[in-house]
Amino acid sequence: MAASVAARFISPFSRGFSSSPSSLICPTPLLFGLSACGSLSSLRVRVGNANCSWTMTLKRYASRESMLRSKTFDGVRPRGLVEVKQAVRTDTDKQALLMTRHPDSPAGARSLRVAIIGAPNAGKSTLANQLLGHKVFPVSSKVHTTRQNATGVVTHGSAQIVLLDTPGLTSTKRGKRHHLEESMLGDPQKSLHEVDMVLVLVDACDTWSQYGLDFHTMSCLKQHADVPAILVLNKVDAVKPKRKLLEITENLTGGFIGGSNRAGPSKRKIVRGVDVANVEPPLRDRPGSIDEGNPGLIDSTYSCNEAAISEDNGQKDRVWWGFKEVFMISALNNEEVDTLKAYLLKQARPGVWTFHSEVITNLTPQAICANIVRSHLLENLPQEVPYCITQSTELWEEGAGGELKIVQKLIVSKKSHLKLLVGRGGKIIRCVVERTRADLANVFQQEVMLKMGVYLQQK
Ligand SMILES: Nc1nc2c(ncn2[C@@H]2O[C@H](COP(=O)(O)OP(=O)(O)OP(=O)(O)O)[C@@H](O)[C@H]2O)c(=O)[nH]1
Repeated sequence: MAASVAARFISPFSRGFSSSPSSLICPTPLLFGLSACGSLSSLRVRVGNANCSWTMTLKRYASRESMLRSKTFDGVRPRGLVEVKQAVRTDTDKQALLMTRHPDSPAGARSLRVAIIGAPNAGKSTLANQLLGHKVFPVSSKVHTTRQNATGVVTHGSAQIVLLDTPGLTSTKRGKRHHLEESMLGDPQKSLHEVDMVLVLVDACDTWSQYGLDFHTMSCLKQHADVPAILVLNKVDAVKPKRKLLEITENLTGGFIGGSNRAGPSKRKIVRGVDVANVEPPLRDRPGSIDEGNPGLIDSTYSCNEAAISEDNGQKDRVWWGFKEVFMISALNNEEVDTLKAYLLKQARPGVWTFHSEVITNLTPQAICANIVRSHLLENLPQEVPYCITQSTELWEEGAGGELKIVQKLIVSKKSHLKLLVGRGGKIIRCVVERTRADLANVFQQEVMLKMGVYLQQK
């Protein structure tokens, strides 16, 4: 990824850069800010003009050989010591303009639209952020952090992957309990109408998920059986012993991956008293028939498996026979995420891109900020309190020194919630402000001045 970004963006500016970071000369673009990051061996600068801006990390390598050996360049011969990473836009108008720019598809362009679905807290947004290389989607240890579908764009060489991060699949009853908007219940299903592939993310250390797919995931898969599905077991870092992963995979796939039984007789496992590896799915349930585009048949024949598949609280089937591939990853530690990304890039089919290559997400900068605030509220406040806070952006302004000035307004409806939000001596709100500020500075690669006002709603 870094290689292609470097290759694409170095050219317009590289003539002006010398090969040493200490003697940086900038041509037409303006230098917004300069900050040393970490050690003296690397320097991060933000450059841009009225239309665009980039953040560049200039690295000092021990020798030219070590630079060329560096994995960052991925075999591409760099021009100078410049490695470029696109920054997420902070200007709403420019972001809106970018979204309408004509996609700059190269000759031989390929594209793939992928939805990430799964139960709440499975790690969908963590994975989407890792695939993007930017923390633009909200992550927290509480459920229902993501409120609506959001798009991320990965452009690598001639391939573009459009990722749809979706809210966790849930029931209307739970939706009411967590004050969820209607979009949260409908968006995951909606996302499947627009994609070429679906990643079904399963939390491998969740005891319930280990024995089969949940009802909502199954119903999504059944309704969109024509969309190739990939099983992604996440949080494998927390699963011990590791052989348990095979057992979980078999419980979720029935041993059928990509149309063949990969379990083999020695690995047969019993799912709640049923030897799933020993059960052949009915012919019309096999992935081959799905590819032939006969989604309606899946629903009508599914009951054939009833006797063979475990029964849990009235849920008759929890095994999906049609997974094309299985990946085992740790999104948090970025383990095997690159393998998954490489697979997705390979799956991209000839076709023009949907977005201009500079687009990273369809979210506005304010929405990214609101997401980050929300994730820190969820992390720092107990039970239902963070779900009852209304947020709005009061100020969003670029200061004279290039810093981003943001004022967020938080409204609570109960005095008790206000007390918890502020914390003793303002401890909680200070923590939320500081962590949000740090995350925003990281996403926008810019200095951020953040203030939060907390208000009690007048009855
Ligand atoms: N141990 C471990 N934790 C993970 C991993 N991936 C995500 N998490 C954690 O799981 C929690 C939920 O992650 P999210 O990305 O918010 O999950 P989500 O599926 O988007 O959640 P919803 O918005 O509720 O749908 C966070 O605390 C993450 O840090 C992983 O690979 N290993």
